[in-house]
Amino acid sequence: MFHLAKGLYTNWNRKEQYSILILGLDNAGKTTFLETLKKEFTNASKPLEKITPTVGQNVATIPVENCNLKLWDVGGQEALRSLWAEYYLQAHGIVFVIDSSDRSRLDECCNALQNVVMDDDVEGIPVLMLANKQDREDRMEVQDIKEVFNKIAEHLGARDSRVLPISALNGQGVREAAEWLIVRLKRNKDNKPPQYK
Ligand SMILES: Nc1nc2c(ncn2[C@@H]2O[C@H](COP(=O)(O)OP(=O)(O)OP(=O)(O)O)[C@@H](O)[C@H]2O)c(=O)[nH]1
Ligand SMILES: [Mg+2]
Repeated sequence: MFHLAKGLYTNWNRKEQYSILILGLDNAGKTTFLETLKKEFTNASKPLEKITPTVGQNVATIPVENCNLKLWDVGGQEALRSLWAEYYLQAHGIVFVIDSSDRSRLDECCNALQNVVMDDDVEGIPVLMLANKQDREDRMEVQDIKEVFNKIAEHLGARDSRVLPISALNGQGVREAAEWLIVRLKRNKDNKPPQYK
């Protein structure tokens, strides 16, 4: 009884922490999204013009509402994609970033997402697809992107998924993306419990 009460007290005093894996092709804007999210919720972030292609990983823990999101941003270059699977089991949610201006790599992008969502290790966790670079004039229409990516999402079965338009560069839609995630992570809490930190 004492241990139960102590456990409840300890958890009550700690914040729920969810791990989020940020995936997508190289140049999609994953690291820019991470830095903009940091700026939105903590005011501490790296200047966006200093971001270079990610070879290892970037990790940040950000307070959002009454939780912490621990975000893992990994490199999207083809040679690095085989490393993504090593993060799947610990992830409570996936953010998949799409470059809305890159028509020539749309198929490659779909294949990469398909490989992720078909993996048993990510079964049941929410997937948020971000149609990034909405500030660019040469962007594809959000509706067209939704049609393509929702087709893949149809295979996700009972899990939550959504395509949201954002600009990681100017911050448009970034807060809404984090808020969408928090709701779904909490909804999936029984299936994938958070850590308490
Ligand atoms: N116009 C515009 N450019 C963006 C946006 N987001 C990212 N970029 C640019 O896209 C390029 C790649 O951004 P990164 O954040 O490094 O992309 P990444 O997905 O982390 O790439 P890897 O680390 O190689 O996997 C940079 O020149 C960014 O400034 C956006 O919303 N709008
Ligand atoms: Mg990067």
